[in-house]
Order: sequence, then structure tokens, then C-alpha cells
Amino acid sequence: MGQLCGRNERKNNRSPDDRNGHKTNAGISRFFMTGMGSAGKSTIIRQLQLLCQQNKDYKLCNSDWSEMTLTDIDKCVWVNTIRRNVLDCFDIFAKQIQQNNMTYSDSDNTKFALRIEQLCDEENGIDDIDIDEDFQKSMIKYFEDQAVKDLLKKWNKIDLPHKKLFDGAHHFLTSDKISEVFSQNYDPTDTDKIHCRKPTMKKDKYRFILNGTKIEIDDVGGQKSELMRVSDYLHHWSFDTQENDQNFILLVVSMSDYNVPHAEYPKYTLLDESSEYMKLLLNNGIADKCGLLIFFNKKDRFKEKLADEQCRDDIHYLKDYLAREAYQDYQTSGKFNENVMNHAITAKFLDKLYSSQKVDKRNYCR
Ligand SMILES: Nc1nc2c(ncn2[C@@H]2O[C@H](COP(=O)(O)OP(=O)(O)OP(=O)(O)O)[C@@H](O)[C@H]2O)c(=O)[nH]1
Ligand SMILES: [Mg+2]
Repeated sequence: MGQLCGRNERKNNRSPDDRNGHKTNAGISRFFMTGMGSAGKSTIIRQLQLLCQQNKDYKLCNSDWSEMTLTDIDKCVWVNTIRRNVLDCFDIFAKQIQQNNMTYSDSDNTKFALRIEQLCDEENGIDDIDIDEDFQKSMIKYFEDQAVKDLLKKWNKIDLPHKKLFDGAHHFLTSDKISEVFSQNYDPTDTDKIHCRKPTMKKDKYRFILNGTKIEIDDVGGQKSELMRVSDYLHHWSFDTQENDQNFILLVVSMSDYNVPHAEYPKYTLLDESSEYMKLLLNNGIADKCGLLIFFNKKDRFKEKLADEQCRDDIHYLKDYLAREAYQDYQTSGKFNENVMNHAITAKFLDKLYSSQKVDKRNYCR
């Protein structure tokens, strides 16, 4: 997961004691959760839902705030989504192996790679696959080919402009897991669902009572097509505010994007795009009336990339936010202080906040 950084709105700036004292007539803490596609917004919801099953002080609620049990989407939808996730990874492997002029050690795998690419290119191709034992065996054989093994050593450097490996992919990419996912009786676990990639279309509303505090979260899809509608969503969301409610924009940022080049403007990264998005969002008049919280997510992937020698040169993307010594130390030895690196990412966003004068002296960052 990650860390938080926030801009406090004056009227929301209350101590925990204050908040406890106001429990009975307190309104709802409402969050408009937004961010770029794949930042990890829906994963936060899934994790909260799981916590509600494990902790009696956390409740998942209906629209009237009565407790509800999680009614999951159809098992079939999860199975198909996860299988699609794995096939998409294979499609990326096939394309990247071709782009790198690598060769498979077995000609069957060359043919299987072509088959996967064709299936993934056709709109409903995947739905037409007969997932039988032969297909399952071909998948494992392909996955265990030396070319795929070599490619996986460069995992953090797999780079296709319009296709990205999803950050939960590691969880599914072992021979045993692939066999399980493509077996007849596959039943996705909660952990599988947390790691799966299922883009949010439009927006979904969720309600929780966490330690007695009512929390309402609108999870807004971050794909390009969805971002075009964000201003409309924000207006509707704001319109539904009741007296005593506190409104926050919760921006979820993927720290792992610090070195992912933008498909159209390769000089910039997806992290730059995310900070630009924040700036645009804050120019919306409604944002002035809300608190702002930024959740810096995917800290684990950020750390993994920093520790990977193949990503070392990518530190230039954060050069402006690091002291010269820290920058040079890392470049020459690969050693780094985690807090210093995390701070470089937060600083990028604070910089944008200051430059757009959307910040006051009450900001806090942690
Ligand atoms: N390694 C790692 N993976 C994460 C983390 N948070 C989310 N993911 C994975 O990132 C992928 C995308 O997460 P989602 O929650 O679907 O992203 P989203 O922001 O809802 O994306 P849209 O619905 O398209 O806007 C999933 O495969 C998640 O399992 C994290 O902290 N670490
Ligand atoms: Mg989502």
C-alpha cells in the first residue's frame, strides 16, 4: 500500500478527541476517490470490504446505513476476469519477446505465442477459447520457456507503449497458480480478487462504518474514457452533500509510475500525468470546498524498482526532488534511504500544489 499526504480544509481540521465528541450528530465523511487508471482505488475498497469481515468495529453498509453482507459479483465473472488478466500478461510477453528479438526454445511455444496474440487482439477472442487440459498444458509449457524466464528477469523493464503489466500480476505468475486459474474447478480466493485487475466503469458508491464513523466512498474509474466524465461526477457528488457532511477528494497515486514513460509524451512519466491531473482537478470550483487527501499507493512496487539495478538510471525522473548527495549515492551504489525516496515523490505533488496556489499553511504531509 502506501502513505498519505493531505491538504486540510479549515472546517475539517479537528482533533481525534473532537471527532469522538461529535459522533452522535456528526455527518458523513464523504470521499470522492479518483486518480489515474490502475492506481489501486478499487483495491482499497476490496481491502476495506475484507476488513469488514474480520473486524467487528468495521461494517459494510447499505444506502440506509444498515449493515449488509458482501454480495459478491458472480464467481464466473471473477474467473473470466482473472483468466483474462493472465492471458493479457502472456500477450505482453509474446509482444515484448518479439520486440526484443528473443527466440523461444521450443517451436510449439512460438506457435502458442501467435495464438495468444491473435486471441487477445480479437474483441471476444478470449471468450471463444476452449479451456481444456491441452490449453492448460500449453500455457505452462509457454510460461516455462527460457525466453519467458529471461524476460521475467527484466520484469520492471517490460515496456510496451499501450499495454502495461498490472501490478498484481506477480501473484498469478507461477506455474502452480496458472494451472489453478485454468483448471475446471477454479474458485478465486479473496487474495486472488485483491490482486486481480478489473477496471472500474463509471463510478461505484460504497458505505462503511469504521469505529463508529460513517464513511462514504465514490470509487471513480480512472481509464481515459472515464476521466473525461470526472467533472460531471464531481458536480453530482457535491450536489448530494447534506448538512454536517465533510467532503474530501481522495487522490490515489501509484508511486510505481515514477519511471513509466507516458505513451504519447515519453519525456514525461505516468507520475507526471497524475500530478497534472491533480492540478486540473483542483481548478474545479468544487474542489475549493473539499479537503484533499493524497494516498501514495504501491509503495512496495516503488521500493522493488528502486532496488532493481536495471531501473537505476530512471532516478533522473526524480532528480529535481532529491538532494544532490542522495541522488549521486543512489546512482553510483544503488543504496537509498526509503523515506528520502518517498519524500521525493510527495515533493513532486506538493510542488504542483504550491505552484497552483492550492495550498494553505495548514497542510500536513505524512
Ligand atoms: N503491488 C501492488 N499492487 C497493487 C497495489 N494496489 C493495487 N495494486 C494492483 O494494481 C492493479 C490495479 O488496481 P485497481 O484497484 O484495479 O486500480 P484502479 O485505480 O481501481 O483502476 P481503475 O478502476 O481503472 O481506475 C490490481 O492488479 C491491484 O492488485 C499495491 O499497493 N501494490
Ligand atoms: Mg477501479
